[in-house]
Amino acid sequence: MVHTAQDSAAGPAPILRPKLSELAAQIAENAKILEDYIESQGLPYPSFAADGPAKFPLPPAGSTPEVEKLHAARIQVLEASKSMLDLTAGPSEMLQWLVWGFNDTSTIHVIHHFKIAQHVPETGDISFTELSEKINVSSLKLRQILRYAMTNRIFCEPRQGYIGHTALSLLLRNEDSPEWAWIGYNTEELCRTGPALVPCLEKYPHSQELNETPWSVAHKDQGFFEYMDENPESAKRFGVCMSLWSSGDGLKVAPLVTGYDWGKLPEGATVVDVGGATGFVSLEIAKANPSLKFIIEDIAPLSLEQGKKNLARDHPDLVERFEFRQHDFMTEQPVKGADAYLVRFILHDWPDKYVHQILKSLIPAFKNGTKLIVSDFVIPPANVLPPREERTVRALDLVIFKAYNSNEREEADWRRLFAEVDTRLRVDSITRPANSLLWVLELTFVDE
Ligand SMILES: C[S@@+](CC[C@H](N)C(=O)[O-])C[C@H]1O[C@@H](n2cnc3c(N)ncnc32)[C@H](O)[C@@H]1O
Repeated sequence: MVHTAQDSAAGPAPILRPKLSELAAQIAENAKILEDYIESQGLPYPSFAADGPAKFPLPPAGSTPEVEKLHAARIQVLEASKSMLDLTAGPSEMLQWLVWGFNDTSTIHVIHHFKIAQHVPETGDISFTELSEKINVSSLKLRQILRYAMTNRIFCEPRQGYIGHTALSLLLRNEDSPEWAWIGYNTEELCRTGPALVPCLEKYPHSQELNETPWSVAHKDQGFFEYMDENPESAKRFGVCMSLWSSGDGLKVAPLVTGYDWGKLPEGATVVDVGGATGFVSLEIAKANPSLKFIIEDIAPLSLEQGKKNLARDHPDLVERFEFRQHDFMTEQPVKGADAYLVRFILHDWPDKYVHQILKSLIPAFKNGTKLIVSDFVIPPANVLPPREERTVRALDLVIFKAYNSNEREEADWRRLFAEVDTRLRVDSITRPANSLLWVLELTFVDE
């Protein structure tokens, strides 16, 4: 199904006066649905204990209507429980705990940094004293830090003075996992942007520069990309984090292959994939559209080399239809007069000033009828998404501001940007392919 941004424009007002008894009833009803399913299927019952499942035991979303209902029930329980918790705490107590959120992050940071989970035996326990000797941190301090972490269900104290695993702390043992990279990147690098937010806003209240961000304030004036260039280990870890994020269904290439009518391009048309990395996106489009040709452009020679090699090895029959060129998309587009220019998952990383530059650099290459296909996030205004999705979207939006001075864009933001770049850019459609987080914005260059 294809939704337009307008479809979702009029959302419900936030529920500011939920009733405790109604929330409790919702929780009870949906919890029963979940419990019945788990028990009827003989699945491991969710628990915090070390032998508990790492994820809530439901099949992946989207497979059957029954599974969809189960996922909806889970969301209901999560959302109603959060409302119940917040309402019962009351505003004053809620605020006191909210501002202490840094205690949660910093204790996980210690556990990650000192590899504490690796020193706690997988089964059984270890005393604070022995652990203290192993990692050279005072036993008293360890006790303070870990007993706080235990309130988040990370480790437990099965007998006084001894630490054992829970399902959460066990997840902190595997250094090869994407979760390990995610926690390292967030606790050691990204979380520093928290205390840097106010100084950054004081110093650069209106900046759109990459080295005037909360990230740069926290990292010796280095912009995000500059920092990653100079710290290859961090860049590698960030890459693993991104793979965790991009391996999710919502960022797969398939929805762009089927969600845009590539058949409307002329027979034998050329598509320029701007910032196309290895060309993995174009490859999938090429497989489904045998007449199209592709030029993959990227600033990173290693990605282009890798893409070329992969293509020759895995799809020798497609080599003829592909070209790889190094190009900086901030500078004038060298491939003139192609039929379509694809800009996928690029622009959301850049503040408006640079989106202008990227798009304006394309204009001299356009002819009348050229298609500009942008695939990116289109976020809704407030009060459209269910609360949990809303929080995810707002968190990502905040993070890209902190790292890149960028922002996720609503449909109106995109339309304004395109109009500012060139009035000859006509927006034909803004659609969201099914099962995709990325939308497809189709534009035509009209120069008659
Ligand atoms: C988030 S990735 C997107 C890759 C791909 N388009 C996709 O859909 O997943 C951003 C890409 O932009 C490239 N890039 C960053 N700055 C660039 C620049 N100035 N010129 C060209 N490519 C650039 C990066 O090397 C990377 O491959």
